[in-house]
Amino acid sequence: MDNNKRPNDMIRITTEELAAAFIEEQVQAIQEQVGDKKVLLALSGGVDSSVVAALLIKAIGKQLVCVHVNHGLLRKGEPEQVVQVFRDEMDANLVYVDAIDRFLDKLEGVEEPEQKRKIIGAEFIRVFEEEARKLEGIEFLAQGTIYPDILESDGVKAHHNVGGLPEDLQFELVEPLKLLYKDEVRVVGKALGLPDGMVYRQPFPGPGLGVRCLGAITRDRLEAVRESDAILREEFAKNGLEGKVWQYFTIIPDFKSVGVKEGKRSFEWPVIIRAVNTKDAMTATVEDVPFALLQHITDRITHEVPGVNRVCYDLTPKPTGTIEWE
Ligand SMILES: Nc1ncnc2c1ncn2[C@@H]1O[C@H](COP(=O)(O)OP(=O)(O)OP(=O)(O)O)[C@@H](O)[C@H]1O
Repeated sequence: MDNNKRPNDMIRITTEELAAAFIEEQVQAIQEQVGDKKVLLALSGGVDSSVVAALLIKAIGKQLVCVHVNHGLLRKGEPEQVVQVFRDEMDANLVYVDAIDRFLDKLEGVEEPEQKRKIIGAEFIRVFEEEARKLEGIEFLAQGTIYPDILESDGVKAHHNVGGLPEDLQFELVEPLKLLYKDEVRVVGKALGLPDGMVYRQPFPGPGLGVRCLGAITRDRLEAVRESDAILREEFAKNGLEGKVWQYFTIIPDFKSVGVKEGKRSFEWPVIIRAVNTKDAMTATVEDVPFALLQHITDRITHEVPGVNRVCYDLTPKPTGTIEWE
């Protein structure tokens, strides 16, 4: 049997009971596969790797080693949440790597988006590899591969891999979610006790805020992206748009404009707000955010985020614009 193919009679996991049954079955399968060996997992704090982590913690406890890389491009509060949920609450074996300077130094002066993505991906592999080499006796690598990843890669190879690890660091894979769709992963995550903020998290690009700080990333502009994004998320949550709008975030371009602040001329960055809805990410429509809310968010961002004097709303559907700017 092709174990990368979802059986036709597999019931869609939509309830707590179905999730509980799946968890029980997977805990057993993981224990059988792994025995008393150690498993390594790159834990981003995103839905997929978090659910894999919670499942493995339930199955094998401290035989799982999670590595969370803070590359400085995560959203406000995310690295802290990973530490709180997994180390403090679930008592997991968590290695937290502060790699902020490494990533930002490598990215300094790099303007071209594809180049930025490549640097972030390659540096991630390097950091992960270094951590893997420090650990003894690891035989398995857990991954948050889900069924759409398998379908996209035509069943040949899950594209979700921490691909690019050197030959001598090839581990046997543990992929407990590989036959599940995203909505099922969320139901399982909830049943495993993960917080809603993690389970219902909106999609976030691999290179993180790095592709929302347009052009060459600078630390001050990156901080402004992070702060403005946090304000946008807070206001959307308060006003019932969280969970309703598919994806929303802020972008800061690499140019400034003239403004007035406290009676004086200012020369600062604009923040661009993007809020879109889509079914399959191939096309997207712009959310009709109430004007008064946009004005309130503008007021907060221009007053609370240092270095920003202007806010714009991106009215472009996909096509012609893509969802992200880089
Ligand atoms: N900052 C990070 N620290 C540790 N692992 C990471 C980090 N970023 C990405 N990864 C690993 O790379 C995988 C793929 O990352 P990608 O950003 O494409 O995530 P994804 O498909 O949305 O999955 P997830 O929901 O787990 O983030 C993640 O599942 C995780 O294993």
